[in-house]
Amino acid sequence: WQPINRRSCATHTAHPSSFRSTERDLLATYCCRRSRKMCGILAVLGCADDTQGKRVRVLELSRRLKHRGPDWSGMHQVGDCYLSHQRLAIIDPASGDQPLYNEDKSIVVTVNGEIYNHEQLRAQLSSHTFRTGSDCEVIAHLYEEHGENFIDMLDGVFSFVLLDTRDNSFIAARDAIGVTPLYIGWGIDGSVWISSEVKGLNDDCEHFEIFPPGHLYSSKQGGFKRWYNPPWFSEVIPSVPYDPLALRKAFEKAVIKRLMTDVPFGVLLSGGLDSSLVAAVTVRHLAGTKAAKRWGTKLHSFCVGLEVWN
Ligand SMILES: NC(=O)C[C@H](N)C(=O)O
Repeated sequence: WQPINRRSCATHTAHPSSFRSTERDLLATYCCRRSRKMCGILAVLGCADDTQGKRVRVLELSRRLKHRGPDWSGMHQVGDCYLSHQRLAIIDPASGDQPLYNEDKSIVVTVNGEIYNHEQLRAQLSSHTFRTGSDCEVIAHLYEEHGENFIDMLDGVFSFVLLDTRDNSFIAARDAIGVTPLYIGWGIDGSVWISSEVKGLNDDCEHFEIFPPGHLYSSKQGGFKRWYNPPWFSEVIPSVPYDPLALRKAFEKAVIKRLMTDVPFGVLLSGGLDSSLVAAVTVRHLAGTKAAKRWGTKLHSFCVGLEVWN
């Protein structure tokens, strides 16, 4: 594992395209400067090339994702497998740098995401020793404990690549509805490339495509498997009747869990209904959160205006 560089958090300017959907507004809630700018991951697996030249190339490609994570750049290489990470620190900024590992470092993982139930999952993994306070470290330990079938235990938004160095196998997965971006490609040498953005792999792959949301890619199984299978998924007509109170409760729950942060945060207001509702729910619930103990109960809000030229 090797740090490439480290610098303190930079201030970002909010971009209007951050305001389109409810999900984006929700993400914007926990840290407006972080909206749509979560970490960047790039993994190159089984490229039959462990030379310094290949390492330099992967680092170069990973740097194309630097705008996604200004706080840290990391890379772990095992033979001809490379896992790199550009970090935007949200949980445990001091020691949650990636890639992350299990106890004996036989399992390596690079993650873009937030795992909202990481504390509950840690409690279930009492025989495991954690190296960091990162919400994403549970992924390495869950794999160690349960093998490939743990993805539906995660409550969060995520894309990750996990390398099991014991047998050189790997898995990659993307969250239920694809909040975090992910692409997969194949090189002519038989290598598999996985990246948060197309620019991380398009120049080096013979073929590439969108990594489907709610799916797991397993090198052992040799393909994709849908991991997100809620009972309603195949329903053509929803069987649950419209219930505004249930909707309100679900919306509030969704906002509250996204207040998980170790860094200052604010709300990006679009002027529309979605972000106003997110702000209203946040104001009501902020006082009871860990974030408030650290950053205070005053909610900061931001909006974007365009100067009109006559
Ligand atoms: N931001 C991320 O995507 C990774 C992790 N949740 C962190 O706080 O570092």
